[in-house]
Amino acid sequence: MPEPHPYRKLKIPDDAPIELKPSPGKGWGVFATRPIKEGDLILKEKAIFIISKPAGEDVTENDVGRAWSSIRQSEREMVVQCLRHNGSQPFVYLLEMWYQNNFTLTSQDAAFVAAGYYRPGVQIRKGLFPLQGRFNHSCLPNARIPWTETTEDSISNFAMRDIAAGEEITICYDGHLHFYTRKERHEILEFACDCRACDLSDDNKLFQQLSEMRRTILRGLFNHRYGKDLSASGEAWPPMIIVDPELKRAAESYNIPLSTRFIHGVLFTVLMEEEDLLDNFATERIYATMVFPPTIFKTESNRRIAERALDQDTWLEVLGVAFELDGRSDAGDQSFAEDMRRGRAELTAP
Ligand SMILES: C[S@@+](CC[C@H](N)C(=O)[O-])C[C@H]1O[C@@H](n2cnc3c(N)ncnc32)[C@H](O)[C@@H]1O
Repeated sequence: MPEPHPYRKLKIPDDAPIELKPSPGKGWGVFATRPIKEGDLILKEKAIFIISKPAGEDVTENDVGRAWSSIRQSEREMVVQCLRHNGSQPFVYLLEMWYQNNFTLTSQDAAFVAAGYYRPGVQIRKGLFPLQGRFNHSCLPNARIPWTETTEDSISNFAMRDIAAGEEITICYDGHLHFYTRKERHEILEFACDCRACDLSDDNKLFQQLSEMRRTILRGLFNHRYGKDLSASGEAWPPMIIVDPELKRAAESYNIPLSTRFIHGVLFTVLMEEEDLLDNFATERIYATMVFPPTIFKTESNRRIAERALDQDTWLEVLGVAFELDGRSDAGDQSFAEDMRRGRAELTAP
């Protein structure tokens, strides 16, 4: 009898509605063993070990070697040595094993982390998670990237939508991928995803082309909002999304009027919804960070428009009312920009 696949030794918690099995063309993957409802917990897992490094410093083979020798022999045999390169070969380097199976535990000020800034001296904690590392990627995932909002050593992932029994459960490997086109995403991922946003077949053409447009606009809105273009990070990245030098300067110094910020926040939400990336978690987050300005508007008439907009039933209707703010200045514009600049001055970009 052939030996069972090493992943069979990975212990799945009894209450987790999942199993591991081969996923054609993707190595192994995680599948639902029963229907899962949007918002339900899929898997909570404790890290096998944690590596803390100052923000911006890479984890090295030595760091992983040290952490590896600190765990019990039984854990090494039962867990870490079971891990495989996409379900096939054992890893040659511990660092490769780490890359395929680590997740970040440190939660940071979401807005600035999204733009790549960190508080100076902050330690970023990452952990090795053999089960969370089994989820395959989709640019239109049905589960959220596992995370924690506490200082504990566990991370959890939740369903973004209802998932049927037998369906593969996927996560998006990096939230920034929402803002890239298919070609750019595949270059970053180093494999070709076959989700609906990537599927070039004739009967999916319209969705795919709209997806490319939506994601490009989302990236522009991101740039406009945080004053930072994601393309600044490397050569392989697409050209700057804002080409007008004056607009670029305005975005970088946060001199974007509150009315425009509000309209952009709502447009961002509409595009995320159209792209099928909006679930309750994302809505809450966007609401708190992007559509928050009703309380920041210092001009009463602007605040009233923003509040009336948010009273609408659908995001598209919210957008319709939000456009009434177009071109209006606000008594809070200047102080908002100053606060943002002060906040950023305290941070570093690794
Ligand atoms: C973290 S592992 C995911 C689990 C892995 N399939 C396994 O068998 O252990 C990441 C690797 O899975 C593969 N993978 C993940 N998502 C994929 C996708 N959508 N299409 C093709 N391969 C994928 C890639 O080889 C990637 O490097």
